[in-house]
Amino acid sequence: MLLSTINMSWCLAVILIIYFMYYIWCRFFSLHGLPANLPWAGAGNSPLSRARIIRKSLFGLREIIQDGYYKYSKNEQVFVLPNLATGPEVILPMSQMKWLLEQPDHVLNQNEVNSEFLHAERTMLHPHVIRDTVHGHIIRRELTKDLDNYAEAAVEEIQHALNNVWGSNTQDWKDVPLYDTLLEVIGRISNRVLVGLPLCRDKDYLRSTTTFARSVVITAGMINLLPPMLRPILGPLITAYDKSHYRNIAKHIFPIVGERMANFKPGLDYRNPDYSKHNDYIQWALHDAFSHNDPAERTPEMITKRLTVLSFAAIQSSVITITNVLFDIAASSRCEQIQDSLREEINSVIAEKPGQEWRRASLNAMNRVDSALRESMRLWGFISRGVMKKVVAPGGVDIPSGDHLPYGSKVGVTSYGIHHDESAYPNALHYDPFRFAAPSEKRPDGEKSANKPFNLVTTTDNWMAFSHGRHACPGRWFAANQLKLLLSQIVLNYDIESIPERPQNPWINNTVGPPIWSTLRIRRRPNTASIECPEAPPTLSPSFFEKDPKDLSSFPFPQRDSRRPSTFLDAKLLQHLASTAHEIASPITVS
Ligand code: HEM
Repeated sequence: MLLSTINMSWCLAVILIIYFMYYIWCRFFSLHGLPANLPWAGAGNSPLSRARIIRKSLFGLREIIQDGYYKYSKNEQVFVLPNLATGPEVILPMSQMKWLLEQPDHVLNQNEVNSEFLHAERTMLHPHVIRDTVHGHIIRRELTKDLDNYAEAAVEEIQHALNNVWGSNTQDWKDVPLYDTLLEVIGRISNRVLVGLPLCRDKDYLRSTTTFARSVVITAGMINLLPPMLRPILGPLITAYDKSHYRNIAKHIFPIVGERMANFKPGLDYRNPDYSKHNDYIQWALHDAFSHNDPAERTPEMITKRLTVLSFAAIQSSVITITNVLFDIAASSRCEQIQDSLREEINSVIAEKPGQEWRRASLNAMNRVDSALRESMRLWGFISRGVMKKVVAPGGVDIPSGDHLPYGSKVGVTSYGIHHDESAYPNALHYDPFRFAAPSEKRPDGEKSANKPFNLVTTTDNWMAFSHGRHACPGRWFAANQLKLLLSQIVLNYDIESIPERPQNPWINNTVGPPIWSTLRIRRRPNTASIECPEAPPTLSPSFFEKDPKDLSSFPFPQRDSRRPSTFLDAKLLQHLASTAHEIASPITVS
């Protein structure tokens, strides 16, 4: 008996060692079926040199991209970009963008790359959420079409939120943790549109929705690094924190969906005031769910899961962007002039459109505001890949160079190289806020679409912060609107103090985070209206509580996990990321 137990232990140990060696081989030495003739950026020909560069890709991908871009892309050659977390990517020269964008989704699929990067089947709460396009419909239809309908509400929410987090003291400068405070502001604006008042100001709901938005990418990164065999075992532990926040979100959303469902009449327009006074994501999602014959979509659970993931897409990317732009302005040698120039433009546009100050037409006329955002996104786009697709054709695909890529490999272009290329953007490493505000004939990148400055939502071969082609970000109209409103309100109501040096953005694999621990000093401008900010009102409408509690008994509220959410894990991880921020090789400067 003892002998057989020892034998079993030995067998298990041997299996584990073999598996571990296989894992190391896959991560560091395998070519993943890619043609052996393709050069790897930053590496020599030997497997050891390749393994070294793969290790470096975890925190030093920026240098590797630059190496590949100048050595190969600029010479019309294909190269392989290492990626320790999600595997190598084949990078095409920019001249092959047309071919890349033309490939149908059943040959090259962009969505698959996102799902893999986010480990969607484990982190995105439900397989439907990432696989189908309900979000796409809703974002393109309601969220984009109705931008003007909620412009005033968004401005009101911004003013309330800024008052809350930055205060109204016009005498003294205040040191604010930029990322954290803007996370709350963006969380509130997004939720004002997605779920409306009063929930968008509910602290408990906001904490969960913004925490989920912030941590889900970190969670996905950790799962990506695990050996596949351990993912089913450790995956649930790693995602437990995010799921605890989903359950807390559900606690707020389920009853609202219940209340709305009880009054729901399929076919009726939610904008008809006789039927519904709600015009928010929950109502749009209900209509969408009833418009196709899938009962699984009509549950509070599904609607809440979709809302949670949509909030992640909407909140995290926008907060990163506005944090970056404010640091860029603050670190510019022309910090005060930039703010004055933005104010001058905003004031002159809004003076011309009384009653419609914050509508889409007014925002479109604010070229400097638009450009200040676009330029910051060029410098600090938060994912270094511009367009990246997975080969899903079972037989693989031949790329224009004639090389054959097998099923499952990834091919695309990286935006970082072109965004920082002097020949596309003179003085490319400097923040030039009004670079894009010039009319098209003066534009540095030669695009000739119209004799007008670019608009923030326009993607090009040279500007891919929202990606490019038919899978470019569908939320970009909403994001652009939200960011322009927020930047305008910030500069109109606050002064930003100049800083001597811009804090650097940490790279983690191909993701470029904002400087989340850095602070800025701000001061309320004199003679700006201070808005009273009452405590958050109750989450549900009073009428809801007048209902018979039995009406809710059929609701499948998700059960709270008995484990406490792992805030420890989050704090530890963030500390680790902070300690690796210094690994950035040559910092970008801001003029
Ligand atoms: C400044 C803010 C934003 C930036 C920079 C941004 C950027 C991006 C990028 C680069 C992608 C493509 C990822 C890839 O395929 O590699 C993307 C996809 C996506 N974004 Fe955004 N985004 C922003 C705001 C938003 C907002 C506000 C929403 C929703 C309201 C949103 C919803 C989505 C969705 C659903 C996708 C996936 C599209 C698909 O797979 O076809 N984004 N975004």
